[in-house]
Amino acid sequence: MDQQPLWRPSAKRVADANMTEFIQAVNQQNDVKLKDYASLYQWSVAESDAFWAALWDFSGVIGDRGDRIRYTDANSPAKNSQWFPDAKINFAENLLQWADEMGPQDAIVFSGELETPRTLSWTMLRNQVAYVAELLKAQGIEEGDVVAGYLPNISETVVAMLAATSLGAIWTSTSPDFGVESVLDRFGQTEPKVLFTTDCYHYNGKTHDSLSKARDIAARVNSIQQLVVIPFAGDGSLSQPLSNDEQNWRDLLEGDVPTLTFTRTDFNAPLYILYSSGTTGKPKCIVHSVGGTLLNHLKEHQLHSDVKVGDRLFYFTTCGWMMWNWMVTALASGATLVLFDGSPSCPDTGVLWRLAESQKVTLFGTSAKYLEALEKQNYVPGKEHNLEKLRTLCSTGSVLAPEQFDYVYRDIKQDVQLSSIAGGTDICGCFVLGSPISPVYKGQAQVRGLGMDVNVFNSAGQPVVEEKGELVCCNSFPNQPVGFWHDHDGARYHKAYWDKIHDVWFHGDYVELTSQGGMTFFGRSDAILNPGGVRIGTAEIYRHVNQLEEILDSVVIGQEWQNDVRVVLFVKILPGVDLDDQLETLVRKEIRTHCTPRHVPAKIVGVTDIPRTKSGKLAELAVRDVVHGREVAQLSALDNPESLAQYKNRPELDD
Ligand SMILES: CC(=O)CC(=O)O
Repeated sequence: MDQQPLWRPSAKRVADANMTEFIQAVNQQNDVKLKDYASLYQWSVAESDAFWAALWDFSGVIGDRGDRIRYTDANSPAKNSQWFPDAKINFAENLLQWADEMGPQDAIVFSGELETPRTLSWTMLRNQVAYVAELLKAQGIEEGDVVAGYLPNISETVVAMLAATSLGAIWTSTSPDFGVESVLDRFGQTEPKVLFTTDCYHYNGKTHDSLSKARDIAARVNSIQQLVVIPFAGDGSLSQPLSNDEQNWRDLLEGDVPTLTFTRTDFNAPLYILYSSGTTGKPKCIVHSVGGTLLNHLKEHQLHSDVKVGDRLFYFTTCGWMMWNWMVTALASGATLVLFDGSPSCPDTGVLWRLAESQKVTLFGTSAKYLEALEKQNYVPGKEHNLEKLRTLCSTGSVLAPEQFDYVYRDIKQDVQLSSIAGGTDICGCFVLGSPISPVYKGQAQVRGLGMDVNVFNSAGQPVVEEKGELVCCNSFPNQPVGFWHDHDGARYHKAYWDKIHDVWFHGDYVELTSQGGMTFFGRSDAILNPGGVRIGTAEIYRHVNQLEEILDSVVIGQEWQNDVRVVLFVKILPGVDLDDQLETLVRKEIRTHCTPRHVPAKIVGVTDIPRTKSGKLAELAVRDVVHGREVAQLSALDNPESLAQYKNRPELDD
């Protein structure tokens, strides 16, 4: 492992960091002398109650904290702890707390593929929330009701979510590229009362109808009593007329601005329902709490990502991915949201970077896959754009290969905190993140998240360092899910996370804790290849194969073969290049040289498309199922399910 950091924060950066201010506050209020991230992390885990309480004060949570920080029934394990059981808070109230002070300044900037940014000031944002909350009240929405969005990543989506949560209601969303059946799999379970949609959305230069699909959904989910339609065709008019029982969003925003009130709920009351594909059946509906989500995001933004009042935060996401939920909480830190909806390469590769430059983005968030694609196109954002304001670059979604760390520092910006962050839908947040006061080492997420006792367990369930194993979290944390929707005794929820290793959160990532305190990721545990009983993370292979010029993308699986497992690599090749013996030899040589003979694929098979989920994750398990002739779970989560046909009955895999 390369021991030289790729980046070290300057002394000024460390001095100015929120993390430094937090350390000083903790030192003052407690009898400790913390001096760096490592000592802060240790304290935050050893004294996790004191840590979360200090964070509440530091991050400026609005609400009544109550006396108790954590309550655990004497007969219950820590995993059943209730955080802040006496607190009363409201999510929207926290996210709108800067509206008075920031007034005419930008709260949200939206840009689509047509690149004509629209801005919403803090005052306009708060007013729009007030108008929309009135409609929801008129629909009888109150604490605990579900409100849904079938929406692109636009400012109205944030407004609708804030209006719902101002009333203590629960928000759930999918993006409009989901087909009707996929949405029914989700909203059919969570039963929203009101559904927000746009009339259309734009992707890759084309306009797609979403209103017809939304109407179909509203007709088939009995709980939906009101469909609210946001005109999104471009000129403010609707692309189709509405019926009398449908509500035009524009009509809501008229008349005197109503008074906006906030219903404060328990800290552990539900805020969001997110969906995660399981291995069987319909998606899991994971419920996240108001307080846990808010407090943890404040931690991840203010401390780990150094988000400050007036910063401008961009994340390339749809509102069907938890990174949307993560992003919007940045309003609570006084940051402006810079939203984009559409294809990241339409009209050309520069689209997101022009936005970053023109909007003076300070935190740019994206996926590892996007960075890999940029590098393959030899795109050099640092040369093409003025990225002077950019301080933090976040990557998630899949493993950020060590080579991409080099790309970021060489071709995007030398002085940037590169945060490879990981966690996901299950916790609506992260287990590992960045730290503005710590160095970045190649191939490593910088640090484990404060207050979370994140470890790596070997197969004997022992914590290990510099050895591969399973990512686990050994303590309770406020952003643990409240549970699964309709899982009244919590049995499914506990089985999913807490039962594999007794009372320890098992996350399902195959990782290594490094001697620098960072984390290296090798892929998902359930996709591990096991040839001859040797555990190999899939990212170990992608890292080397995807670097080759001839290879555009790849997916690797373990095929059950002659009472063992053999490694099968599917590759998408550059147009005009053949997957001939020479290329196969090159691929194998590359893997053998950098890994071990065990990693070398027994079979290399050409395909023209690699299946991915709608949030860009490789669908390794789906490929494995198809190859073994098994039914594919959660087809509806895939962006390109049709690609799977190419993996079926491949004659190359018969001998
Ligand atoms: C933070 C994450 O882990 C996001 C994801 O990959 O889903």
